[in-house]
Amino acid sequence: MMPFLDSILNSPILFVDMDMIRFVILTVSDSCSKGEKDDEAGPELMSLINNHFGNTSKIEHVEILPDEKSQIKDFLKKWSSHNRSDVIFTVGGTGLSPRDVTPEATKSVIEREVPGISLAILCKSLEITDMAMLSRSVTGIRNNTLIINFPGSTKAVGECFGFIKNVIPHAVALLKNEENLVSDFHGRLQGRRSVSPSKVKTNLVAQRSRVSPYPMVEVAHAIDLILKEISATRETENVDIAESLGRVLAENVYAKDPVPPFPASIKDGYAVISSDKEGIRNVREEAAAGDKPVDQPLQPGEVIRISTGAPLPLGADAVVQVEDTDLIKASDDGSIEMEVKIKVAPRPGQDIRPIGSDISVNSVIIEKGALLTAGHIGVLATVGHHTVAVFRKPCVAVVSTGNELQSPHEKLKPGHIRDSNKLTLLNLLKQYGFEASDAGIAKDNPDSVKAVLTFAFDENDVVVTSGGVSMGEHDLIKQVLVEDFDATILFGRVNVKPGKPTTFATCTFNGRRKFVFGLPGNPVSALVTGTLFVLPGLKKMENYENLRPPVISVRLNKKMILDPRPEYIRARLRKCSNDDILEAIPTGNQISSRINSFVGASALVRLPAKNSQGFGEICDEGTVLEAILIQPLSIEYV
Ligand SMILES: Nc1nc2c(c(=O)[nH]1)N[C@H]1C(S)=C(S)[C@@H](COP(=O)(O)OP(=O)(O)OC[C@H]3O[C@@H](n4cnc5c(N)ncnc54)[C@H](O)[C@@H]3O)O[C@H]1N2
Ligand code: MOO
Ligand SMILES: [Mg+2]
Repeated sequence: MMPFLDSILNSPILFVDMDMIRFVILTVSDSCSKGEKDDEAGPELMSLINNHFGNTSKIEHVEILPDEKSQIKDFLKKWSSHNRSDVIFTVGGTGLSPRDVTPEATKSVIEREVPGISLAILCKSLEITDMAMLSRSVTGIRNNTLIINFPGSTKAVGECFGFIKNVIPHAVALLKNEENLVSDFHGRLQGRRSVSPSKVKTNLVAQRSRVSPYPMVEVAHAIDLILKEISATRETENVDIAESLGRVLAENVYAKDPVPPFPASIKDGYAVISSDKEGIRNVREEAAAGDKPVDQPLQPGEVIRISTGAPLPLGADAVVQVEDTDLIKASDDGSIEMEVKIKVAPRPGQDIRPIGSDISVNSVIIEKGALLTAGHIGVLATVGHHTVAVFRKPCVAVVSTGNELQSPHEKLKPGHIRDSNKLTLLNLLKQYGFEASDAGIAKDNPDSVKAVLTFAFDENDVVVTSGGVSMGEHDLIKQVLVEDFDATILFGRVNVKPGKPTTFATCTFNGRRKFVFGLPGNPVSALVTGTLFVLPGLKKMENYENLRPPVISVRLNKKMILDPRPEYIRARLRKCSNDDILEAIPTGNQISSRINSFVGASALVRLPAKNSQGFGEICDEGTVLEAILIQPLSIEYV
């Protein structure tokens, strides 16, 4: 083995599960997906895998899709996310016909190509047939998954599998390392920096502090510290309006055109001259939406059939809705209106939207700082802005810590648990419009924590960790931040339940300011503190105007025992017809390990601290309290 590979494979942060390779097979074929033809190549590949790898392999999923790029792409993304599989074979769609798009779909999802595998397939196939030149197979990696395109014929699948089967276990072994290590490996491979060992010493447990050195701060003060420390970005970018939902506008937007751009009818009916008043009129022609404005001016005694949204013909100054007319005369075949009676005298301007009546030209239609909603995007589209300047979004990475953690997609080993915090936090951020990247799991040793933080800092402004911030000898986040990154801990304990050891720190890395939210490992604590502290910080960075979560008053429907710390309990919300205030129903046991207390919860209700002003040891049923809305649309009505 090459020395550098040897050193990586023996490094303390390595975590290799060599015992099982998980395969996914995707057959791409229009005719097989419609059931017009049986898929033979996919099942052939399945039996080749089973025969060759036996019980060291598992066929995780098999599917047949048509030659549709978006469907292939979505499939590859799904099965290469969250460690769902190790190898995805696609079969078919690699040729030259216009419908063959598997290589394009693959290229659009992979992060790195592995040209050697495709080249080996090509060279070895050419020894068998010149036709191999016509397969455009691609191989690449997305997350930890190897994606390999095979041609569609059963014979070719057998041959191609034979060419590459021996390198698969090794490729998977490299990819199966946790992401931090994969990055480390590729960093070293590409001659980039490798991470030096941490300065933190862990063999002095007897000398550990028995009292936290970090003062306990109140929640409001902690949020103030975050908002003071994080400055709002000045960096902007232009995005297509179609991609602008949830972005913060970085400039005032002016209307380039008036809306409507022509006087438009509000009703389906007749364009008329209002001074003609009521009476019988000749129906001259039609003006439908999308038609060029009628340029022969309307003459007294004439009307023109008009539809809602159509431009008003020249000479007309009012519209009469069809309900206020009678048909007097039709064409001989009965199909065309010749004469109608206007039954009600129209007012000048009736049922017309004048030019610019909705939006006048050059007016400010959306002000800088607006958080763009569907409505804003409609406005931008209406006035012809294709792109819009928005503030740069913070780049955020989410890291889990703990030797006990495994991906939810792996079989649990003794003493291990599934890493739920990473997905919880990634999706909390996503729910509020912040795309964060998965920066892996750090082991409970300083080198691993340092390596993971280093890679996370490389490409991100903010790193959100969970676990490793309390008093345990394996809780290393604060120490590594201080000793290896010279970080300033702005707070390391908060007077809140759950979430006491929540930590917020800042450091300079490669000349740029970085922020770390060290959230507690308990799953409820991580999600509550992510909501309380991380979201306002990210909003500040992106120039949101409203930084704090929406707070409402609720009535507690059950007596609760108070904790010495103010406590955010999860509750369902119910609107009772005889009460203006929503009722909050706690979702069962509120221990900070019990993430299922979030199931069905729409609010975090703030219970006061025990013996705080006006309270004793108990908060009575019916007490009105503040609550943070976490799922605003989820309220029951009784
Ligand atoms: N001596 C003291 N011990 C503890 C204190 C204290 O003040 N003194 N505080 C307790 C409180 S409160 C909390 S909250 C926790 C926070 O602990 P850490 O942030 O150090 O987290 P860990 O010890 O690493 O893990 C705690 C718990 O959470 C589980 N965990 C961790 N990561 C994940 C994950 N990604 N997915 C699912 N579950 C996770 C982990 O297995 C532990 O069970 O400290 C108390 N201790
Ligand atoms: O602060 Mo901890 O989050 O109570 O379990
Ligand atoms: Mg701990």
